Amino acid sequence: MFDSLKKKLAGLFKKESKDDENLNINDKVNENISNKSENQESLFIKRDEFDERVQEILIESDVSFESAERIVEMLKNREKKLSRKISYDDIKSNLRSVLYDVLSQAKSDLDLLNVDKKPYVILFIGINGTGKTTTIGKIASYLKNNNKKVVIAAGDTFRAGAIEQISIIGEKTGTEVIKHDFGSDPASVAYDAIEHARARRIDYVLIDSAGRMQTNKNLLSEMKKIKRVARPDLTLLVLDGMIGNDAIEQAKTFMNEINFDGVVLTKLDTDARGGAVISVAMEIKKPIMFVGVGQGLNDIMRFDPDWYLDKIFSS
Ligand SMILES: Nc1nc2c(ncn2[C@@H]2O[C@H](COP(=O)(O)OP(=O)(O)OP(=O)(O)O)[C@@H](O)[C@H]2O)c(=O)[nH]1
Repeated sequence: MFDSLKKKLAGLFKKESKDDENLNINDKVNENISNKSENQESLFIKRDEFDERVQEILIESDVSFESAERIVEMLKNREKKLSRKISYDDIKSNLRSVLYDVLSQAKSDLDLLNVDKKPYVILFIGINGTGKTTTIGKIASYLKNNNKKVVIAAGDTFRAGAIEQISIIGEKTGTEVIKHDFGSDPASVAYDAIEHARARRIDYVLIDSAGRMQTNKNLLSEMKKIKRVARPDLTLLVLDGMIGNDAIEQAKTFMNEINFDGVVLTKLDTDARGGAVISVAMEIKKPIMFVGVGQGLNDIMRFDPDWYLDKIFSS
């Protein structure tokens, strides 16, 4: 997972640490450049090149330009605070700390198993193919494994085959699916599912919705209607972790049009370059509630910054 980012970071630290163990960054700041020894001068150049390379690696790994720039600034600020020679190990641990701070902003405290409302209604939105239906299956399975009662609303009445797909997920997870005919009003499916849950003391309603391009105004207004009618306790935007910076653009448009409470970032098990995790954390300012790490029903995790950092910094 995140192999290319991991390799690039490992290469950066490995190569440099062999070339030179320490960087005297504080001397560098305090001294007049013309008085520097040749050695200090070369360290000075190296230090800047190093920052540039960190920024490049982040951008190549799908971190947006702005976020990569901010991370390097944060890195420099941290280094300025150290009043001793800085080694490449210092830089590595500083980079990890900076990324930890950034990713912690996206950590969610919500414990889905301990919510104080019944039924607790979760609406899943996102464009086609990001993994909404699969994620609903995973969350239904997680809740059911924890002895919760769940019903699914087959709110994608737009795509041929979607009702059947969600019904199969219902069978696999042993979850009841409330469905209407193809082409019917998804808001009314959501409404029926919630009424059904109320009548039977069901704990959770998971509402599927039709994948829609963030630019399709008709489908977006249909989505607003589902939200008005269902009044979800939690709206989750499902984003494909493989699509890099497009995910940010999608999220921004959904935020303006519909708003959502958190993100599910899927497909991180694929050869996703991984930077989308950082960009989403820095730019969307909503928690990453879950990450999808495979196609199976158990392949979902709560987002944990240390899990991500261990993956990209492990050797
Ligand atoms: N590898 C991997 N594949 C995933 C993950 N989540 C979803 N998928 C796959 O992505 C594809 C699309 O997933 P769906 O759940 O059908 O996506 P959707 O958003 O419901 O799509 P629409 O119904 O078209 O709106 C399927 O092949 C899933 O198996 C994940 O975390 N990892």
